Amino acid sequence: MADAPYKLILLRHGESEWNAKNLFTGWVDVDLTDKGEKEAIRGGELMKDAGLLPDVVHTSLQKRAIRTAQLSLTSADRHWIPVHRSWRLNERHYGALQGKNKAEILEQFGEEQFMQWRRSYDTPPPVLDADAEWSQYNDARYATIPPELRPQTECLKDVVHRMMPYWYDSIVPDLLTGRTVLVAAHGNSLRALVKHLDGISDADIAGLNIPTGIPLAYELDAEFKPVVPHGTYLDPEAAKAAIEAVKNQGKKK
Ligand SMILES: O=C(O)[C@@H](CO)OP(=O)(O)O
Repeated sequence: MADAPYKLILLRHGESEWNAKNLFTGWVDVDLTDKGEKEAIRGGELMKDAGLLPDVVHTSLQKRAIRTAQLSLTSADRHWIPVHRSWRLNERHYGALQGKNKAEILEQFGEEQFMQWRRSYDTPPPVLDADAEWSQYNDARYATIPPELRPQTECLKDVVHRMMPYWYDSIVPDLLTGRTVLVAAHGNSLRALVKHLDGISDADIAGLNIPTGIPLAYELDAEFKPVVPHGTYLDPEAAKAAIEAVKNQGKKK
């Protein structure tokens, strides 16, 4: 076992096709835009420049995170490291909001309901039928998830519950061996992880947004608590502007 501090890097995927269109995405498997690919490549350069080179990577089962991991690791010259993937790192399942325009939902349901669905800790959007257009219920990659675990909508609390077993069983063991671990995932699955790491309350997590493509580095002590609370973005200025943009989604069409 290695000694603390353990090194963990969180990376939200680069801009996706549906981020660009301002659509609720969740489990819909959209690709990166050209801008998203560039963000991922830059994310790798930032890791390299900081001397933070991942030894192992964990991703979701979704293309935008998988490709972000590949592009960033290639630009950091770490394309060869072992890869682990799990649905437990997937984006939050957005239920019946998947495929809907954020600005239109805001207009139709009002700010309070919109923010409750989008950022409250424990209010999931309405369920998405298994055979609906934007459903992944019968997607082959999720065939091994038992029906009672396979989501048709999720609030952030649900994401915390399905993500934590993966944290303890797969990511922590890698950290314990002294490896620098990269987790390439999504806005809300990373919010769930940051909530746990930083001990953020159910109320305060509503105000936390994670920008696309900018690595967030954590050093963790022997109890897996952050040495620097909230970690360190490898490009803090860019992160600040991008966090504002995520916060204000819905306000543009
Ligand atoms: O649509 C989504 O899946 C997520 C991330 O893009 O959006 P939000 O930031 O609104 O939770």
